[in-house]
Formats: sequence, structure tokens, C-alpha cells
Amino acid sequence: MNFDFDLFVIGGGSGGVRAARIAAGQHGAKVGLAEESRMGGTCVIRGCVPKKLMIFASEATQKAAEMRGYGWQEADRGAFDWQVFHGKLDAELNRLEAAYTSGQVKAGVELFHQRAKFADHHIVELADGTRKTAKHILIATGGRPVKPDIPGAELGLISDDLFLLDQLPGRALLIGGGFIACEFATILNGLGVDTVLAYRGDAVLRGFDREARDMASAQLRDIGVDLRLGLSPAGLEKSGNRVTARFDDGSKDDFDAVFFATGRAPYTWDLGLENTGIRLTKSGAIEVDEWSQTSVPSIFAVGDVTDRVNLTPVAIREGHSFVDTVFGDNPRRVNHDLVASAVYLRPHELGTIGLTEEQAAERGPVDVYAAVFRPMRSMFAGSDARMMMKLLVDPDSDKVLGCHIFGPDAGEMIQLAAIPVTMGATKADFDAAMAVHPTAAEELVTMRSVTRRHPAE
Ligand SMILES: Cc1cc2nc3c(=O)[nH]c(=O)nc-3n(C[C@H](O)[C@H](O)[C@H](O)COP(=O)(O)OP(=O)(O)OC[C@H]3O[C@@H](n4cnc5c(N)ncnc54)[C@H](O)[C@@H]3O)c2cc1C
Ligand SMILES: NC(=O)c1ccc[n+]([C@@H]2O[C@H](COP(=O)([O-])OP(=O)(O)OC[C@H]3O[C@@H](n4cnc5c(N)ncnc54)[C@H](O)[C@@H]3O)[C@@H](O)[C@H]2O)c1
Repeated sequence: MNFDFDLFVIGGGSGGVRAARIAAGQHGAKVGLAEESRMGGTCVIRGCVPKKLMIFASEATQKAAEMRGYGWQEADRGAFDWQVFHGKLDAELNRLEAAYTSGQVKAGVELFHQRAKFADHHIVELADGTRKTAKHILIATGGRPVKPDIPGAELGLISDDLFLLDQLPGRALLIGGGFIACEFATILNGLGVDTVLAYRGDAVLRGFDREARDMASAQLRDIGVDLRLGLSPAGLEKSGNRVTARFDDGSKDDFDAVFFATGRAPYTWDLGLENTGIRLTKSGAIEVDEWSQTSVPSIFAVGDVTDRVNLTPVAIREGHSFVDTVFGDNPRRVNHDLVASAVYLRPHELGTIGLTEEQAAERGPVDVYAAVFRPMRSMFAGSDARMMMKLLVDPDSDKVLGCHIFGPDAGEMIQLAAIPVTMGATKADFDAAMAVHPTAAEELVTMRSVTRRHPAE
């Protein structure tokens, strides 16, 4: 059978654009790609990129305070102008969107700026009714924020909305305790918004190392976020221009904006999946094997829609590996076991790879090398902010099983630590590296004695 395309990609986000560009540009495949919104997807348009720029924008208060501590008597954060920032942000996102589009065109990908869905396992139907046939189809449709099922949920905003606000709210509530809630609370607080974060657990960032979670929770409070733990929303009501939130402890409070950061779901609805026989997992994600192949052999899926590890570099790696395997005669699988990540908080970020102390202790035995200290830079300025470095080491093999850093630029540090940890480095390998002095990161190679040991269970 002759097909219009060797590969048709549904979704122009992190995973889709990488797969399309490499398949067409490097492996010579005939590729089509449909994107219903803006090229670049979540990360570029409404995720990592605008979020990180807003994190940078939100640093002024802490930077000014730090500099006052260094003798800059008049150091002042000044007044933040959302309109100025927003104009620049829009221009930057337009630039990136254009760059992603031209990258595809240069590689020879045919773009369709419309929604696509399955007509069958070799045919996609575009929103204008055109049908395209393809030997292989890649689902790279990402995820969508989900709101909890509470009365008045329609009054709440989602993460996409932060980047579209005409003006900043005076007072905001964030609901949730994951990546997005913590990063958005840090941003809004830093930009001068009176920020409340309500989370049902006893510390934010469930799933991360407990000590780091406690430090992140304490830091949110220290910077002025009103962190209310053990609290869930029961409902939202409109009151004039504001929104009243009712909580499960009977309390209520008024806000100019309420954001739900209560997780994301794989974007699989209205995709015509019923015309294909593709199987979904219990969580509604596209079920794939280690080659990102679905239960239908001609259809593959990568990125958040498969709900494996929902991060941009993972989606990119999955997309690249898929096309190398299918079109490049170079079979490649993605190892999802060791994935470094960072939560961009201020003043200290959380960078992490490998097992948490709790996971390592459960496996046992494990030696914990941990240092909690006030870094030179902020301590001199009079700040009490504490930093943490932690290595979890298997006492039998000496292998480093996990590394957790809570400190300034921990995202940058964990990227570098991820190299030896991924290579299977031992504690002795870390110790053999000469320290770079004076840095905060040197602690990673100078922790000589075991802080505590968790025995075998
Ligand atoms: C606020 C926020 C901050 C984040 N920060 C980080 C971070 O700092 N670091 C990090 O690694 N990750 C971060 N992430 C996660 C990261 O954005 C995602 O893991 C990544 O974008 C997933 O890529 P993807 O290709 O699977 O999907 P997406 O990037 O979501 O792309 C899917 C694309 O498909 C399109 N689409 C969907 N259905 C159709 C259809 N039927 N037809 C045509 N087009 C369709 C969508 O419009 C979208 O453009 C963040 C996410 C959010 C929400
Ligand atoms: N720095 C980064 O790499 C980064 C940043 C942002 C997002 N992301 C990615 O995006 C994903 C989505 O982020 P997220 O923060 O929305 O999801 P998340 O799964 O990290 O956190 C969701 C939070 O909402 C809480 N929650 C769920 N239902 C609730 C309810 N009914 N009431 C109250 N709380 C409820 C959960 O307990 C959890 O704390 C992340 O898992 C991550 O993969 C990554």
C-alpha cells in the first residue's frame, strides 16, 4: 500500500517536534505533523520556558536583600511592571515558536496547523476533513491540567492562565503541592502577590526526599508564602470581583485569583482512539512498551500522553529514540529509572536524581552522607537560608544510589552530578574528584563521614 507519509506526528510539542525533525532531516522519512495550537507545545509556550523566565523575574526581592547585606545600602527591588515583562515574554515566545516552525520546515516536515484525530490505524483526519495516510503514526499530544471535582471549580484558573493574565492578582490562592504549585507560589510571591498555598499533605513535593520536602516547605514560609498544610478546597464561589474559597476544615477566604495545580492528565480524549483499538492504562495514558510502541503496531506514542516520566527531556529522548529505532536502523530504548529533575524555587532550588532516602532505606542497607549548612554567599548577607547536599550510598558496592541538593542553582548542580550517578559512580569516585573552592558544590566531594546508616530491613 502507498502512504502519503512514512510518519505522521500528532502534536508539535517537545516529543513530537524532535521525532519529526530527526525522522525527516536525518533519516530521510516523509513526515507530516499536525499541531492544533502553537508549535513548541507545553514546555515552550505554557511550561518550562515562560515559567523559568518568571522565576528569574521573581528574584529581585531576594537579590536586593542579599546585596543590602553586602553593603549596598540603597539596593531596592524597585517596582515590577507586569505589562513590560509580559510584552517581552510574548515576543520571546513568538520567537521560539517561529524557530520551532522553521526547524521543522527546514528538515522537510509538512506542517498542518490544525487538530488531527484517528480515522483508523493508518489514517488521520484533520479538522478541515482532509485525510492523510501514514505507514507510522506518532501520538505526542501531551497532557492537560485537571481540576478537582468541587463545586465552583470553573471559577479556578489553571497553569496555562498564569502566562496570559492581563494583570497580576493582588491576592492569589494556589491549590496543590507539586512542581507547579511550589514554583508558581515562588513566582507570585516574588512578584509581590499576596500568596496562599493550600496543600492536603503535611509537606509539599510528595515523592521527593523527605528532608528536602521539609526544607522546601520551610523555605516557602520563609519567603512569605502563607503555606496551609493539611487543607483541601471544598468549593469556590463568586463574590463580586473576587472568588471565595471554602476549605474542608470549615474555613473560607477571599482571593483575586485561584489556581488549581492539582496535576495533569494524558490528553487522549476526542482523538478517535476508538477507531484504532489502542489500549489505555488505568490512568488513561496510552499504553506503550519499552520501544514506545502501542498495542497497535503502526502507532507509537511518546511524552506526557504516555504518563511515564512527564518531563521535557524525557519526551525528547523518547521521540528521538523512536525515530532512530524505526527509521534510522539504530534501535534505542529510554532508561526511565534514573532521571534527574529540578524544582525551581527561590532562593534555593531542589535538584534530585535517583532514590530518595526513604526509598533507599526501604531497600536497605544504605549509608547517608548529608550536609546541611548556611552557604557562604547568603550567610554573609545575614540570611538564615540553609542548603542541603545528600548522597545515598550502597555500603556493599559503594555505588551512589541517589543525590539530592537543596540550594542556589541546584538545578545546574544536579545536571552535572547526574553524569557520574548515571555512569554508576561510587562514593570513592566522588571523593577522588578535587574540590573547587570556594563553592557550595564542593560539599559533594568533601563529605567524608557517614551521617546515618539505615540497616537492611
Ligand atoms: C507549568 C509547567 C511547567 C513545566 N516545567 C517543566 C520544567 O521546568 N522542566 C521539564 O522538564 N518539564 C516541565 N514541564 C513538563 C513539560 O512541559 C512536559 O513534560 C512536556 O512538554 C511534554 O512534552 P510532550 O511532547 O509530551 O507534550 P506537549 O509539549 O504538551 O505537546 C503536545 C502538543 O500536542 C498538541 N496537540 C494535542 N492534541 C492534538 C491533536 N489532536 N491534534 C494536533 N495537535 C494536538 C498540543 O497543542 C501540544 O502543542 C512543565 C509543565 C508545565 C505545565
Ligand atoms: N520543574 C519541573 O521539571 C516541572 C515543573 C512543573 C511541572 N512539571 C511536570 O508537570 C507535572 C504536573 O505538575 P503538577 O504540579 O500539576 O502535578 P503534580 O502531580 O506534581 O502535583 C499535583 C498536586 O496536586 C495535589 N492534588 C491532587 N488532587 C488534589 C485535590 N483534589 N485537592 C487538593 N490537592 C490535590 C496532589 O497531592 C499533588 O501535590 C509534574 O508532575 C511534572 O512532571 C515539571
